[in-house]
Parts: sequence; C-alpha cells; structure tokens
Amino acid sequence: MSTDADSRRQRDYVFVVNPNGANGRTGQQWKKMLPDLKSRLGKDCNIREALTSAPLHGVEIARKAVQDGAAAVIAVGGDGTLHEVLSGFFTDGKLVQPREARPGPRTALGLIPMGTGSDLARHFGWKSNDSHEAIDRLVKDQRRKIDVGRVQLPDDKIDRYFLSVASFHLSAKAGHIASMYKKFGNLCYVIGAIQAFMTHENKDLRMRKDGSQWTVIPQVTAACIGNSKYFGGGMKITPTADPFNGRLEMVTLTDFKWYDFILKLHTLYQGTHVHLDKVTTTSVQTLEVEDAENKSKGRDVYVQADGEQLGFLPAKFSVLPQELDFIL
Ligand SMILES: Nc1ncnc2c1ncn2[C@@H]1O[C@H](COP(=O)(O)OP(=O)(O)OP(=O)(O)O)[C@@H](O)[C@H]1O
Repeated sequence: MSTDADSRRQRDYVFVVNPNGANGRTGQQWKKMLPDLKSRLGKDCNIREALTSAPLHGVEIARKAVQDGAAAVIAVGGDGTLHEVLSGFFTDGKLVQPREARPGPRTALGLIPMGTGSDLARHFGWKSNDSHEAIDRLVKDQRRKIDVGRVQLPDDKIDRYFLSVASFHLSAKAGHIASMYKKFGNLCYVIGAIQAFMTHENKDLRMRKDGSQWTVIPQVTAACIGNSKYFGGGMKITPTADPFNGRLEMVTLTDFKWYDFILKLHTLYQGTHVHLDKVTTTSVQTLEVEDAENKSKGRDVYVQADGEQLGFLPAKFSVLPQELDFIL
C-alpha cells in the first residue's frame, strides 16, 4: 500500500547542477531559470536542487536520488555532467534500484543542456541554453527507453556509461586536451585536435567485435563508438547512430596524416567522412580493444566517453539496449 510519504517522494525531481559548467555560465543561467522552473513545475513535483562540488560528485548525487526513489534526475550542464548523472543510474551494468519498492514508473533521466559542446542535445535537435524549451520538455514528461553505452577499463575507479559517443586514440586525446581550453568555447575542440596531432602516431590495435575472433586493425588513427551522432562540439562522427536501435555505430579512421585532417575536416562536421577510403563503419553490440604492440601496459592510447577522459586501452565497449527511461 502506498503512503503519503511515498507519493511525495515519487514526485521528487532532483536537478544536478554543475555550477562551473561552460566556464561558470551554467551556474548563472541556473539561478536565472529557477523561478520559471518553480512556477511551471513546482505545483506537480518537489524541485530538489543539488550543486556538484567537484568532478564525479554528480555520480554520487544521482545514485542517491535513484536509491531514494526520485521521479526524475535531471542533469543541468554539459555532456560531462550528463555523463556523471547517467553513470549514477547504474552499477555493474544494472540499473540501481530504489531502497524501498514503490509503485509508479522508474526514475527517469532528464537533461537541461547548458554546456560548451552539448552534443547529445544536438542529436535531438534541442537548443543549448534555452531554459524555456528545456522546461517545456520536463512539463510534458514524455519518456522513452533509451540505449545506454557502457565502457569498462581495468583501471577505472567507477563504472562508466555514455549516451553520445565513446572513442579511443587521437579523438580521445584531442578531447582530453580540449577540456583544458573550455574557456575558448567550441574553439577548444580545434585546439585539442591540433595539439593532439603533434604527438600522435597511428597504431596497430587488436579488436574483437561481438565476441568473435580477435583481429589486428593496422594503423588506427581513431575509432568512435556512437550511441548518438555527435561529439567534439558538433562533429557528426557517427552519422547513422540511433540511441533506440539496440546497437552502437562504430566509425574507424585509419592511416590518416595531418594533412588529411586539414583537407577533410569539413566532412567530419557534415557526416560525409564515412564515404572516404580511410574510413570504415560497422555496427556493434560489444567491442573489445587492446594495443597490439603493448597489450597491457600501454598508457598512450586514450579512451573517452561523452567528452570525458576515462583512461587508456585496453577497454571494452558495450550497449545496454533500451535500459533507461529518458525524458524527451
Ligand atoms: N563543481 C565542479 N567543479 C569543477 N568541475 C566540475 C564540477 N562539477 C562537475 N565538474 C566537471 O566539469 C566538467 C565539465 O562539465 P560540463 O560537461 O557540465 O560542462 P562543459 O564541459 O562546459 O560542457 P560539454 O561537456 O557539453 O562540452 C566535467 O568533467 C565534470 O566532471
């Protein structure tokens, strides 16, 4: 039997805000939008505000909210904040359960996009930094089960999940460098790519797709595993990825030289790079990857997901099909 306390808790909407996102703009915009949010949503649910105090704090806040039986946990910030909140929903590849069984739908994930890149918002055609549009979505509360990508690294401290794109080698190193230049807005991704290329070497990597035979892929420049289409602040890197089809789209760039990037950069933004000779595409449910030259100790092939640097190969990528209620 449900109690008054249960039904109140079911209506908790927990907003996980990164006050330092987008160079501090997220915190300012959040303060501005709060009165509108309270007046449009506050009648039907309890608005709980939780500001992150450091990287990875968002994982903890989200996990506790799911365990407490919140109706929704909403990431307020960029793809990095969304990545943390999403990762709080899972442990060991399974959805975290509420401490006490309760009636009603499971906790849903929502997003108010206010980051630098906001690549997941781009996939859905949502505007970044448009609080009115974001509140509309929360008020309508249309939920759909979305696929969730998972990345497992032997050394990573936490379980990692992604909704946009995970990748390794040049793209991941570029993303890592870009994160240090967020004050330049979307230009940070160009700076990241140029700097990463200066010390980059294409590498032979061993890969195993969907549990089949291991194969060496020679001279890999970068490989991207997309649950949705965009990364790097608007590059349409996995142009046919669909977060509702139960699979991940993999795009591998091999044997790229520095001048290929200059000549072909525009194709990455248009999504037409998949037609180039040095690019292959496939769809996967799991992918295991290791450095063919230096199987266990190599710390030079970077791995990222949703723009967050996670560590280095070896890594395993997989999809949890239609696992999570997402507010569209
Ligand atoms: N309170 C905090 N102080 C410092 N860093 C934080 C804090 N909370 C979260 N972070 C870190 O800030 C990073 C970036 O956050 P976020 O994604 O919200 O903004 P962004 O980088 O500007 O946007 P995008 O990821 O869309 O480009 C994440 O790596 C996250 O771990």
